[in-house]
Amino acid sequence: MNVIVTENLSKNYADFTAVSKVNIQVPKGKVYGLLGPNGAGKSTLMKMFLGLTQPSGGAFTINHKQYPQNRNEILREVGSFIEAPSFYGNLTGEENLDIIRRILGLPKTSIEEALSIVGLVKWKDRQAKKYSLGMKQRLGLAIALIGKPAILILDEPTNGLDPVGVHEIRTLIQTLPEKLQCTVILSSHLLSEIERVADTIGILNQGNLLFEGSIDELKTNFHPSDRTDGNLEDTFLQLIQEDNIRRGIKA
Ligand SMILES: Nc1ncnc2c1ncn2[C@@H]1O[C@H](COP(=O)(O)OP(=O)(O)OP(=O)(O)O)[C@@H](O)[C@H]1O
Repeated sequence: MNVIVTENLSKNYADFTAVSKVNIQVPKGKVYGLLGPNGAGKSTLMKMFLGLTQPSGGAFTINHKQYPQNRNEILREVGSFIEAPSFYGNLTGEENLDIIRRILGLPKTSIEEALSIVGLVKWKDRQAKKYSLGMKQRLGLAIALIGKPAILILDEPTNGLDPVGVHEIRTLIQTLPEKLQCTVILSSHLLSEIERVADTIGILNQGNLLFEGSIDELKTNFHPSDRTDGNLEDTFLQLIQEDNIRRGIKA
């Protein structure tokens, strides 16, 4: 079963097409990695799922609910982390989560649960402005998942982290479908960041979906050994470069 299905979903800004007739299918209970270089349209696609920007064309459903007719029902099922996580720096991690808990009408126990899932229990009494970047990302994730949403949308959750931080967040994300019985969709511009965490990947370039499938399918379909000595990151870059050439855009 798929929890997100798009049909020719498009977004234009004036005469510029940021997302062009994209058809993706996100399977339930898995991690879906949305991969693409800067400006590929990843954030725009995610923002459409969250009702933060209106589609210019096409349609999508989330948990079989049609957007925009069922916008409010959709938003109740989705937790998100888009761009830099926002919170009150003068409040502690726990106090920040308490604000979200009250808005969502959740029991007090949900704070400790969220802190525990993201590994912040030890740091819950520290002011958020004194958190390291990795802790801030964890707090952002805690805010996104405190309501135990069916779907978690995470835009570049490892952005700006060092390799250790990237590994920690990646390992954490991998556990979320089982811990929360949810589906995760996350974006990145680096294949290496999501190849170990995502069950399915969708590759976007210049608003177009170039590939959707498993890492194994990517390897099989694009014969990396013939083209790039088996390096998957190179295969991805080559796919993008070839698409740019086809569209007459200099890489
Ligand atoms: N509000 C806007 N008005 C005009 N153009 C926009 C707007 N938002 C995004 N764009 C353009 O749409 C394209 C896709 O942007 P988007 O942020 O979705 O890409 P992305 O894949 O998330 O890239 P990044 O990894 O850099 O965040 C870019 O060329 C961007 O400049």
